[in-house]
Amino acid sequence: MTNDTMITARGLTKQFTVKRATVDAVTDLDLDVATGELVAFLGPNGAGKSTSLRMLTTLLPPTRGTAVVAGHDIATDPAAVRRRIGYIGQGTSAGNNQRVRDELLSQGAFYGMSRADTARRAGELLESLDLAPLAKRPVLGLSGGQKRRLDIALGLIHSPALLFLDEPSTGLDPQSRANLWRHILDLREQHGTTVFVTTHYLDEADQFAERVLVMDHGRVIADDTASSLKSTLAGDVITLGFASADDATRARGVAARVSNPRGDSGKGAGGGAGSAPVSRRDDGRALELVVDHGERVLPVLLRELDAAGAPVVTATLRQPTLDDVFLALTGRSLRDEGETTESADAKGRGDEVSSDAGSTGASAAAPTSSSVDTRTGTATGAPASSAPTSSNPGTTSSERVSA
Ligand SMILES: Nc1ncnc2c1ncn2[C@@H]1O[C@H](COP(=O)(O)OP(=O)(O)OP(=O)(O)O)[C@@H](O)[C@H]1O
Repeated sequence: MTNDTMITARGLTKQFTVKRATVDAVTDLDLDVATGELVAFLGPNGAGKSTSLRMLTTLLPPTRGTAVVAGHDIATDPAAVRRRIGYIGQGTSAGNNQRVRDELLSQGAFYGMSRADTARRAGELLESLDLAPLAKRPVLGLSGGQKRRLDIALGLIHSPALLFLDEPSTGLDPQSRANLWRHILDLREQHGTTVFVTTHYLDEADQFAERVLVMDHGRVIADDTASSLKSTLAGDVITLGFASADDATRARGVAARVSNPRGDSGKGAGGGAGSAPVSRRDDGRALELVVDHGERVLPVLLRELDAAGAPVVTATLRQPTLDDVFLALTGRSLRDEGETTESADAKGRGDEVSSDAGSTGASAAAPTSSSVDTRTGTATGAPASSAPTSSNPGTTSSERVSA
């Protein structure tokens, strides 16, 4: 690991044992995150995002594998890792009756900071996170968005080089989400903090992250910039509407020939660039195609379909979304993924879990849920049921054109 590398993980794996059955939460995670990068970890419920974060933040010992985080080995020097990182887990850490500023001062004291340093830093963070007017308000009275901003301030009080955020905007309305992200980006700009964030929100990963890791079933299945992922995997999406199902049927052959002159086979359900058209409308009067250079293909399609007696009634061309990427990779839409029974089940039974197979002993306080005491950076093992479930509300990126 060089000075330019903030996280290196090799073969990081976590298995849980639930009622004698093995749950492969994370399998062979290899990761290199450069200093200053903003990386988004994207995936459906139960993909293994939080477990990965909890291993990297020393809250959960891996079953096997190694990681060096902020210059220190998670297994042999977890305390040093914790000193250098901030971790903001799911659910709010700020839930007591202390005033906002006092909460920050206590947090600084827990990190062993001097009073003067803590006061200075608290003042800076209150300003930069727009919390100054709320400094004397009890934490309990804050709104969800204000609490999340306070969480971030608490995670940053000791000026960590690396900030882990586990679904920071889940449950916030779109305006609060946008506001929160503005703060995260500002802080990063000002302090060069490396940010590693998990999210369900495709639009967030798309807009804000320099790099997107897509995780599914405990494995990283893609790792690139959002735009590269979209251009290499998804192409452009064209949706054509027809007056009748007969027209749509006639159009399929023409569309396949025009959009896929090479005759490539499709890649997965979403189709890669050059895939055969896929009808996604129940009434059969629409075709959705994923093609290279949609802006060039669309006019040709319109002409050819007209000539073939299958005139197009409506046409849309859109850039692919990360959901198209996920669909192409897995055959499933990330949007459609709800809280899986398995995921909800296992989390709800955290107390029945025999923790981990083959623990490295890195953390004596390995939690059975995602709850963390941010004051000490150690796990508290609060009931998992108190963690909010993510139902992906308010996702705003363009919708799939399918019914
Ligand atoms: N303490 C635990 N005991 C047993 N299984 C667990 C435990 N924590 C997580 N799991 C299981 O490990 C898998 C990965 O869970 P994890 O929470 O890491 O996923 P996630 O991608 O963060 O999901 P979410 O987006 O819902 O937070 C899931 O199958 C989950 O049920």
